[in-house]
Amino acid sequence: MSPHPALVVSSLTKAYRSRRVVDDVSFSAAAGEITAVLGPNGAGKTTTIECCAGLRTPDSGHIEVLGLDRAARANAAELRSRVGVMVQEGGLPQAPTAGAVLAHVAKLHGRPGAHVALAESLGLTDRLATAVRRLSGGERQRVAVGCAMIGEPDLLFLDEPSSGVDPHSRRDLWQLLAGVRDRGASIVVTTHFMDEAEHLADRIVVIDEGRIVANGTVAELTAGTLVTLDADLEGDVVAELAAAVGATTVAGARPTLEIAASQAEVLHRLTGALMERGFGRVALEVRPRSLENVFLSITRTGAGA
Ligand SMILES: Nc1ncnc2c1ncn2[C@@H]1O[C@H](COP(=O)(O)OP(=O)(O)OP(=O)(O)O)[C@@H](O)[C@H]1O
Repeated sequence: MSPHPALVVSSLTKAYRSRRVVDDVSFSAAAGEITAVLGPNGAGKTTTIECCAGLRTPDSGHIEVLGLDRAARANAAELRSRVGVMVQEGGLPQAPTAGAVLAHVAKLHGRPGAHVALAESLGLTDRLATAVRRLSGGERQRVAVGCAMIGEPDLLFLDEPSSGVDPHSRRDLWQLLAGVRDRGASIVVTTHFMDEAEHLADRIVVIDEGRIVANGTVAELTAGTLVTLDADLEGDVVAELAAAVGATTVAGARPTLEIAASQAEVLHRLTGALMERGFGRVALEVRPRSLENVFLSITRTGAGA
């Protein structure tokens, strides 16, 4: 295993014209791990990933990839051979067949013929003779993932690899990516699927409006409890209750509180507060926070809710 982190991003900034879309972003991705980068549309994920992959030039900041300075020309050739990249929507040529594209990229990496087994694991064997432009959206995505990983890179950047991919193929993709990690490679992947991040990622980085708003393991980020009160309570009563137990309220059909504490601690606090206010008969539904709950509460309009 490499002694270096796969990726270290320090104070990365990038603006388009005068609009700063990546603003002082710092995070790292450990070697041999899958790091998921999450964020709402337009948050700056693609811009960040493309700066790290060498496809865009940052305005300021420092990026180290596999222990090498990304900006140093002397490292460009080594990084090209050791880093695989899938840009958003694949970036594939449209006229050649899927098989020709994969075979070409395999040859470029000195691995002629490697595409046959890879196409099999991507469920593409019977699509190899089809022109890329005639493939379905999900099939094209899988060809693009195949092109990024066929050189057996030490670090793989994947920008929304499962967008448009059906649930069966998505699970096959997860298995494939877990296999890439198991052979010691590192993956930095963006996704809008919270279940994908929960299932795959060792670490999660959340970007919102160009800034990092969360960074941790799934367990760290989802620590906490949601409680739904099965009662028709007035908004100000719920708000007062939330303040009394140190919770925030969550929008929904029924009054729901989010509390950064264990289920036992939450029940202890809440039952006391309910009894004191004469709501001793209210039924409670208690569950752990999901990554989606966390994402919604820390990004955009949810921030600080
Ligand atoms: N080449 C460009 N010129 C001008 N603005 C750009 C350019 N590329 C991206 N942007 C803008 O920068 C912001 C961040 O875009 P980016 O693609 O990095 O976001 P994202 O988090 O990947 O979004 P999505 O989830 O929708 O793919 C967006 O508002 C986008 O419109």
